[in-house]
Amino acid sequence: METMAKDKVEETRELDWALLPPGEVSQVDGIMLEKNTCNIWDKVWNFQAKPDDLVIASYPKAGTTWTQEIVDLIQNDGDIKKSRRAPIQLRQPFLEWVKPTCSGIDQANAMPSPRTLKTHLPVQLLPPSFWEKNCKIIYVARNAKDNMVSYYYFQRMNKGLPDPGSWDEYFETFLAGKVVWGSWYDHVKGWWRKKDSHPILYLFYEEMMKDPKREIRKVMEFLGKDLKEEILDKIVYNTSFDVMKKNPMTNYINEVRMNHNLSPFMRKGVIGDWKNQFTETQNKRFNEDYEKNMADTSLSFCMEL
Ligand SMILES: Nc1ncnc2c1ncn2[C@@H]1O[C@H](COP(=O)(O)O)[C@@H](OP(=O)(O)O)[C@H]1O
Ligand SMILES: CCc1ccc(OS(=O)(=O)O)cc1
Repeated sequence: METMAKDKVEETRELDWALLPPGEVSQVDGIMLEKNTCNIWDKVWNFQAKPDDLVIASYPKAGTTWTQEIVDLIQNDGDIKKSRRAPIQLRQPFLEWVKPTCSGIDQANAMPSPRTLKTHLPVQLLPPSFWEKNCKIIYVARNAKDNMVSYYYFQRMNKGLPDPGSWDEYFETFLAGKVVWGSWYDHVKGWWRKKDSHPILYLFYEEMMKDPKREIRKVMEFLGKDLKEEILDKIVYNTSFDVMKKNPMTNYINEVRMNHNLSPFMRKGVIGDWKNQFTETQNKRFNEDYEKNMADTSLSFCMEL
């Protein structure tokens, strides 16, 4: 009886999701953003940062939630109960995200300091008060191929964003930078340049995969904390893919716009999944485009193990 009721709820959720229109987009200074964000752009741009605000910035699907959970656990000295106090989007407001009932900006304004805020904005669109107040920023980047595949599946399951179309169509859309939050190239390169003149800890998803403890220690030092080895080990364990996948507070489970049956929020969490998605022709085309666009930066990425 209970199972039947559960199935019915699931069926209703699926139907509700199918009836939702895909997300609408517009532009701010040539960058595609959700229309709801563009509608309140003045409010986003004029957001008043405080000196002890911490920003977690990234291109979407680069390992943001992973970094957010690491930061939250470090701030709470590895206390799991404290980190499970609320869904990640309530603990760390998503600055430019607008929902019918609230916005990241309102959430942040109502929050006591010290605040940790998440954003996917490209560096030139970060509200100027963060630079004026010299806020610490953690940026996480992921290799473009895996990032593209992850974003494709996310756009399929998230009706807050435009329908990505077929994989072949999306491949071109992504390379052209015609996705929400703009071109991957401009994003990772822009934030990379900025770290020379501002306190930015620039992390790589692949390095976090290879040696999570080393990268977590970097974050801890950047935040000015000093945690015992055993606490660091506890954080490594609790921010592993398998543990985070089972954590209801890191999976956006109650977001009506997300259909986790189509693709779960924590999907695979590996390096090199692009090999299961790219055709040989696409890989060749990608490599040519990549070489051209990355010629003017010292940034380099690991694309496979
Ligand atoms: N603890 C963890 N370890 C490794 N990958 C993780 C992770 N938590 C999330 N991810 C992966 O990070 C991506 C989501 O990033 P974001 O939080 O920026 O949206 C997803 O990638 P995949 O879609 O390749 O699985 C997700 O599985
Ligand atoms: C539009 C809703 C949305 C977009 C991006 C999100 O973040 S993440 O890339 O998965 O970190 C979350 C929700």
